Amino acid sequence: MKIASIIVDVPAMQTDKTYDYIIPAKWSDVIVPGMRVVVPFGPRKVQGFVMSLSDEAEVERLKEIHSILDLTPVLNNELLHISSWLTEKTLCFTISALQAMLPSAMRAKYEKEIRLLDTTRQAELDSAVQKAMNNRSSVSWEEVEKNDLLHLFQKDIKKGLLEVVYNVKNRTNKKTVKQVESTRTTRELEKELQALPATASKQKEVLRYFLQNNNPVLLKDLLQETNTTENTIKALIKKELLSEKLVEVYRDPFADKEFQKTQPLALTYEQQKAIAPILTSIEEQYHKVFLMYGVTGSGKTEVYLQSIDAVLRQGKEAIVLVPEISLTPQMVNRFKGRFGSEVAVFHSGLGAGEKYDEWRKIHRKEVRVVVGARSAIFAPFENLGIIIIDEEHESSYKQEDNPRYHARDVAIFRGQLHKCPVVLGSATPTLESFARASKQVYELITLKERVNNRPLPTVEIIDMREELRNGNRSMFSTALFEKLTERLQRKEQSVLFLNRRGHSSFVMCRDCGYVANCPNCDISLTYHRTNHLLKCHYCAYETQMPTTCHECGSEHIRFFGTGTQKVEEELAKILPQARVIRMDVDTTSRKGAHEKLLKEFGDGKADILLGTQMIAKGLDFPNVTLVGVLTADTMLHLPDFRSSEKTFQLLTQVSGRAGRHELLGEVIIQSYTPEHYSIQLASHHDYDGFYENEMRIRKAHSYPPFYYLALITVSHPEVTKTVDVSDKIATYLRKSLTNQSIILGPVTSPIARINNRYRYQCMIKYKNEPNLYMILKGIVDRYQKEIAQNSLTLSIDLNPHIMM
Ligand SMILES: Nc1ncnc2c1ncn2[C@@H]1O[C@H](COP(=O)(O)OP(=O)(O)OP(=O)(O)O)[C@@H](O)[C@H]1O
Ligand SMILES: [Zn+2]
Ligand SMILES: [Zn+2]
Repeated sequence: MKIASIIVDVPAMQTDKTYDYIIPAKWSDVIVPGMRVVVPFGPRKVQGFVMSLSDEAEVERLKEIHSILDLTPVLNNELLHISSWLTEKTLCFTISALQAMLPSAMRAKYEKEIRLLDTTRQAELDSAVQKAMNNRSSVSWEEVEKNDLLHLFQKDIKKGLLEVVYNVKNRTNKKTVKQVESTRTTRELEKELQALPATASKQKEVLRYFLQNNNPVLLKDLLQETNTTENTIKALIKKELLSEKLVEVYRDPFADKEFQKTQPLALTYEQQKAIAPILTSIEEQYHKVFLMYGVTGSGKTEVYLQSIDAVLRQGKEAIVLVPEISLTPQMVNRFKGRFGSEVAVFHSGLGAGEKYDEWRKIHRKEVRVVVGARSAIFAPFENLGIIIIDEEHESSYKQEDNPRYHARDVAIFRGQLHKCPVVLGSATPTLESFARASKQVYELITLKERVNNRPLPTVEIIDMREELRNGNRSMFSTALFEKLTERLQRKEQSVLFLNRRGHSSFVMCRDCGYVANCPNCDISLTYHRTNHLLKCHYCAYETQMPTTCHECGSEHIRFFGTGTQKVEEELAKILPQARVIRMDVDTTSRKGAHEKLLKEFGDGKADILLGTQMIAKGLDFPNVTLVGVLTADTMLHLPDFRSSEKTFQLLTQVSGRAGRHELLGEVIIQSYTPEHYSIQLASHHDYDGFYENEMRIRKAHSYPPFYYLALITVSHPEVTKTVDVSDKIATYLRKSLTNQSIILGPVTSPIARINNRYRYQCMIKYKNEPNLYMILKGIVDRYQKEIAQNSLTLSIDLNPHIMM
């Protein structure tokens, strides 16, 4: 008897293990690990993943697999292996890890219905049930539930008249189009052409088309080429000269765009030096992590492209991760331009169906390069030759739901399995990565110069306190206004950047730039509207919201933040002649809007591109000579120990958008704290200086990369219960962990209540805790009953990136 071990789709602690099922004889040759099946589980039928097969079972009375959902495995052995690893490393349920690797369209939805078992016994049904069925052979569970008839139906189910069926529907339908094919030989077609009467000129034209062109052809193209209607084609189909069928098409969102084929560029000296060790590891097939630290515009992408080329020539495959917001058509063009139809693209702008199509291209081995956001790291390739992570510092590589994985860790794990290089690229590497490179754990590759030695833009910092003192209450400094005017006159373009993250949560003095910080933690205090307090979310320090500034006594102390819309309005007032494109969540929520706006700007249809985070990355427009940062400070005061690092990264990236081509670039950074080191050092393009300074601070406050972090968030509808559980957890941690570890809290989370659930957190700072996973799992285990009842939630994030 063949047995399958299955992980069922019931995400709970108790069910987070494999269950054995008998494989019915008819499928004994069909079912393999990595396939999805439907199995009976308690009273229900649920979806599950086949993890492994065996020939016998220890348990006696096993149930049979109910049905199969796939005919080929959707996850290969490597991905199954990664799922176990993810489960262990992120403390998620195996089922969550498995689901995360599939495109969302394949996470099938269940639909329950109640069905008549035997149509000849309809009359035996309870009369109310008969009426509800209304001569149908099945009725949806919802309908029965809504009409409060479940108990009546249940009786008939017991009698064996009805059954409950779980329809696991795949809602993504493959998209098809009509294709027309000639069924005759050339000679026959010629004969038919002669035989047609002169009046059938359109039909003749279609036949001539088939004599001259490739067979088959898409109906849509045929109609256009021959300028005919569908009726003409139908007539020929009727005469059996042509046949028509539906073929599956991929919903390639970039399909109707032209890709200019590009050739490899002659590499600069620096690029040659950069690519050499990568090519060696490709050739000699060993794993290594490279940190490619290259200033903006230093030609990192060309190095990626030529490395991929070497991988493809070996017959292997490549994954390129790009942050979601950098996945612009420009970016995609560079890969498609070089590798054409070998490239599949994954990003969240695609509909579920489109993503599914891209995924299936990989699965069917029709492509060998994937360019995509975080989840593309799970591309089901089997012969990987390289994994590239562009902009490795981006926090979007960390998933904030279960499984809380970091794509970089998965990349390195896969790189080890495939014995291939992993390249991390950035102009502003994370401190973690740069520290590893300094210790030779990663190999550091440096690109110091922009291609063709174009200079980095000059950066001027404007002190907005000074502006205020001089009577300028506008959000534009005099210098920025003048430079914008200059660009308008010279018909050059400008980019204006407004940082929206961290909006109005911190309090700042508009006269002197003072921001209230926690005396213990070196992060800014968060303002709490309800009780008018400033609080530290790491150590629970709190203080009254000041009415005057501690530094200068000014009364201009308040929250901070401006919206893009407000900036746009003000621009219209001060520069009425300027054509402005605004890009933020509001103007880009529609599908394709993002691309459209960027294209308009690229085509010179606007003078100023105004936007949030989404315009900071990857844009490469030759005519942009001015970049203005309206408020450099907003992110600086987030309750997050990475806020300086993020500010430095962002300012460097934004500045990198100016003067990338022939024209020289200029950058204006407006700030209320211009003396802050992350602003000063960004303005001097001084990564090394920033690294040193920031490392000192991280060391002093025991943050990464000197310590690892784990964040435990407890939430419950009752505040007393939340406090009680988090207290117990903190006590338990203090007792169980080594005394080298630091346990902070419990304290209220920065977002203290979500959906009427109170939130508390504990943070663990540790260097080496061999039993940490076990201890944390033990905590979840301890509370599993309350968790299962949905009252309590415990979320554990090993390596948290969002501290809320
Ligand atoms: N060897 C080369 N010869 C000529 N031009 C090159 C070469 N390498 C790159 N370029 C061009 O230089 C420009 C900048 O390169 P690229 O965008 O790859 O830099 P990058 O390091 O990825 O920048 P960023 O980090 O700012 O995105 C591009 O227009 C690219 O086509
Ligand atoms: Zn002040
Ligand atoms: Zn504190």
